[in-house]
Amino acid sequence: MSSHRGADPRTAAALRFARRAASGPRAPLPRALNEECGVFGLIGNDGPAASRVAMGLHALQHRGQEAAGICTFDGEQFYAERNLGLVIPHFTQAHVLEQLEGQAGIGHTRYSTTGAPNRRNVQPFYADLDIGGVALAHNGNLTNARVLRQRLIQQGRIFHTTSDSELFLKLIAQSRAPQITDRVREALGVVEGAYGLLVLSQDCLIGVRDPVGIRPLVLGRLNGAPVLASETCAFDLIGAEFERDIEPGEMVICSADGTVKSVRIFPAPAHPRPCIFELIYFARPNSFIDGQSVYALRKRLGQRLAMESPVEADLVAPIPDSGIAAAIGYAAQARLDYDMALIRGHYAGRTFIEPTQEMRELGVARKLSANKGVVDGKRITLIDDSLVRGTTSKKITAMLREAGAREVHFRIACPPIVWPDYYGIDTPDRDELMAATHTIDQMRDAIGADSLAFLSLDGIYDALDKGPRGEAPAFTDHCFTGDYPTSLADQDSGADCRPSGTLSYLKERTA
Ligand SMILES: O=P(O)(O)OC[C@H]1O[C@H](OP(=O)(O)OP(=O)(O)O)[C@H](O)[C@@H]1O
Ligand SMILES: NC(=O)CC[C@H](N)C(=O)O
Ligand SMILES: [Mg+2]
Repeated sequence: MSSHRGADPRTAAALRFARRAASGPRAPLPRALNEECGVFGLIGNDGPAASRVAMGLHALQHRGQEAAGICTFDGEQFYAERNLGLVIPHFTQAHVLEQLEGQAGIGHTRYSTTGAPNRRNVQPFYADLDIGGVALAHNGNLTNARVLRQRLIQQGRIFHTTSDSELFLKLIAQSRAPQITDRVREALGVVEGAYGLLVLSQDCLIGVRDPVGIRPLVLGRLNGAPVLASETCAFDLIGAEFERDIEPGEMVICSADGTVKSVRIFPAPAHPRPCIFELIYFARPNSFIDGQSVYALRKRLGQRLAMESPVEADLVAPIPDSGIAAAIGYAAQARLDYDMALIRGHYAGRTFIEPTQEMRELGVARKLSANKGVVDGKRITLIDDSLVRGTTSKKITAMLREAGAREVHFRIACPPIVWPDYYGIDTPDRDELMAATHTIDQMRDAIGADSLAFLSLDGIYDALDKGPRGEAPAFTDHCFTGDYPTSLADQDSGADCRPSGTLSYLKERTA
């Protein structure tokens, strides 16, 4: 897999941007900072797997709220249920769980990055192959999906979905290798991009992480049975014990008797590049990544931010939820009171899935309300984990001023996001990223704040104990730097932007 490191990433990204602008509108990517998908699987469970997979998925709900699915295997047959919407209440209904028989199962909770949020794109994907049934669940995004898809369609292959993840299944199906593990290995030799991938066959449960480890995947045990998940928080909910992170480029083959065999699909990378955004925003604060508490790391980002960008204020307040840990760290470091200037409604989702700017703004208002009793007459330092389009920050500044805030200072616990993501985060195109089109002073004015500052790139590496960033950074931080850790074949080729790569495609209802 080639890397964009070395070439001038900014030039490469700017070229892609210009090419896309010239090639006309692409399928709309309506959201702000999207979550990612979550995957969960177990084999050799001491009872029906489905209810535990459902609980694991529920713990991973913050990674994807559009759809969820479970596929199980009872030793003879596979069973599947896929549904648009949240894991609960659908997957806690007795009649749904009862028909998902068997002691092995995988599940997926989706936030779409390639392919619309419709029914046919809901995972796990399943196919009856010559070697038996195969189900798969993918977190991440492939960067050569369009190119590969066009090639396969020209060869006469049929795609049932418009998702990049179906490519795994197609490639596994067309391999002639007798073993599922070799078929997966062959498929992984062809795809490029980011994946935490689960494959359930009649023989085993396979887990694989992409060559540089962009997306996470962890291994645990439940009464001796192997469990795989995107994040450790899923283990906590079902009472499983964390065993270890799957290594970048590693495949684990888990069997019903509890054995876990490790195979290297790609050589151990000299410099793994896990996505820095897992730590900043995606992961649940009670998860551990690479042995480190996400919550503690976020507090450290806040502390460092306070050292870099202090400001006189009466109190420090988070933008809930993902700004909370950084705000606690900031307040402690600045020796200022920490308080809740904003109250979050419990019935609003994590992010803004509405397709228009007007709806997104309504979304912020629905989710967050000013706490007048705390903010009236105060100078407030607001802490958020990230700023993408600026929708949240604009709306909140106005809300707080209306509630009587005397000054509103914004501090963001990561550097400005100036480059799009192609690995499953799905940040918007550059022209929609506020920091890509405004200077910091222009952003401050657009938000209406009294001051605005971001954590520096060196600061984030130092705070995470991985500094200095240098030539071999410990993370992929392409959103800040344009330094993409893989080739971006689809972007570079200008491949057809329509989701199917064909002249027309089936547009399904999304609810
Ligand atoms: O600048 P913007 O375009 O508004 O996007 C940035 C906001 O989006 C995210 O919050 P989100 O609501 O997705 O999740 P959260 O509730 O976990 O903070 C992030 O935490 C920022 O608050
Ligand atoms: N965010 C993700 O991990 C999405 C997985 C896959 N690319 C999809 O769009 O369904
Ligand atoms: Mg937020």
